[in-house]
Amino acid sequence: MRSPKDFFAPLAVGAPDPVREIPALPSRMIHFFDPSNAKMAAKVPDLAKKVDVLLGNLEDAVRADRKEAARQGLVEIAKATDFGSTQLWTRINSLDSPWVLDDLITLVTEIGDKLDVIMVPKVEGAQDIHYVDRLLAQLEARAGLRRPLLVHAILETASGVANVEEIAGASPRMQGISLGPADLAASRRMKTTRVGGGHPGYLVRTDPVGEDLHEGRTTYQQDLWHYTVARMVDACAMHGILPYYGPFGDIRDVVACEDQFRNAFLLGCVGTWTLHPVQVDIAKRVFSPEPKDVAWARKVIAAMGDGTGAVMIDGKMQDDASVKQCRVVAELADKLAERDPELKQAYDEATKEALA
Ligand SMILES: CC(=O)SCCNC(=O)CCNC(=O)[C@H](O)C(C)(C)COP(=O)(O)OP(=O)(O)OC[C@H]1O[C@@H](n2cnc3c(N)ncnc32)[C@H](O)[C@@H]1OP(=O)(O)O
Ligand SMILES: O=CC(=O)O
Ligand SMILES: [Mg+2]
Repeated sequence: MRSPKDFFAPLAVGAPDPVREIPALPSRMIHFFDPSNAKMAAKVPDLAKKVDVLLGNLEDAVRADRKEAARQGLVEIAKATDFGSTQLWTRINSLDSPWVLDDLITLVTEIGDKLDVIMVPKVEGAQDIHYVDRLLAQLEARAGLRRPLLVHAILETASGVANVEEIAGASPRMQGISLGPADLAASRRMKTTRVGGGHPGYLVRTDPVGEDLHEGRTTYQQDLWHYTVARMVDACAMHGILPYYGPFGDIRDVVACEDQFRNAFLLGCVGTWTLHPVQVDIAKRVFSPEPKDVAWARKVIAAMGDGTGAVMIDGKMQDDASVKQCRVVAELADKLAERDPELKQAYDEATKEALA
């Protein structure tokens, strides 16, 4: 264990200084593509204009015999594409795989200046982040990079969940954590074969009304992922990093996808993965606060002056705590408005109306 005083010291001679604060850049959707898939790769320049984050996936969903093509494809795409202010991330292969060492060596050396974040799958504990942290520092020093790469962990093993707080705080490189419901379900031996989302069998039922145990009893489906997402959000907030929902595998069911994304948004997640172009607009809609909520937040902030005391607005009590809630929404809206002129206009128009 390093001394707390050394937490922000570079882990290799010549490596860039670690960042002291994780930038809260818009990342409503982390859009996955397989860089070895020519059809998907052809869509990258257009997608770069629509999404907040593009992620070249090298791990699961890329066939074993396409791993090297995917790695090389990502290098070529990164060199050839102007991403503008859209972030470029990658998901490397797992730390016990035969590909990960070459993934890291090749990507940091060839396109380390273009990559923002490296997503690490199947993280079990802080030791996995420490391994990647030191290796990245060595590779950054050798490549002469001036900006440190950030690290994102997928929460998708039972021991990862048990250790989520130490993972979140393992390195100043830690940018965020995503829920990985598919691998996590397998690791926990949950009996669902779905990739994220709910399950109709996971429910609670109202009491019996008479002798017949079946008659008149309403059931309510529960969220299989509530506990894990809530725990992940707390761990991330505690360490100043960003939490994300992960994959929603039923591409056709855009309605349930929106529900799952919205649950995550309301619980504190800043974004989600999108696996198919059809999920991009859903993520954008859900992870951008609604204009009426932004207008309300701005109205409360304006009415609360220095942020202390209590006032009544439209029949609702506001005080020091609720103004902080409003600031969360208003600050997110300001960040998104900088990136999205249409959203800015919608937020400003709704605010004008609310303050009139
Ligand atoms: C549990 C986990 O690890 S989740 C993370 C790993 N999984 C992934 O990354 C999956 C990524 N997504 C995909 O592989 C695909 O979207 C699939 C396999 C789910 C569906 O692919 P398809 O059957 O081709 O879907 P569909 O026919 O609807 O695609 C329509 C078009 O969108 C393209 N497309 C599909 N997904 C993507 C994507 N993620 N990015 C860019 N383009 C895409 C297709 O190539 C196709 O292009 P075309 O019109 O030129 O033919
Ligand atoms: O990698 C994601 C998952 O759900 O597993
Ligand atoms: Mg996984």
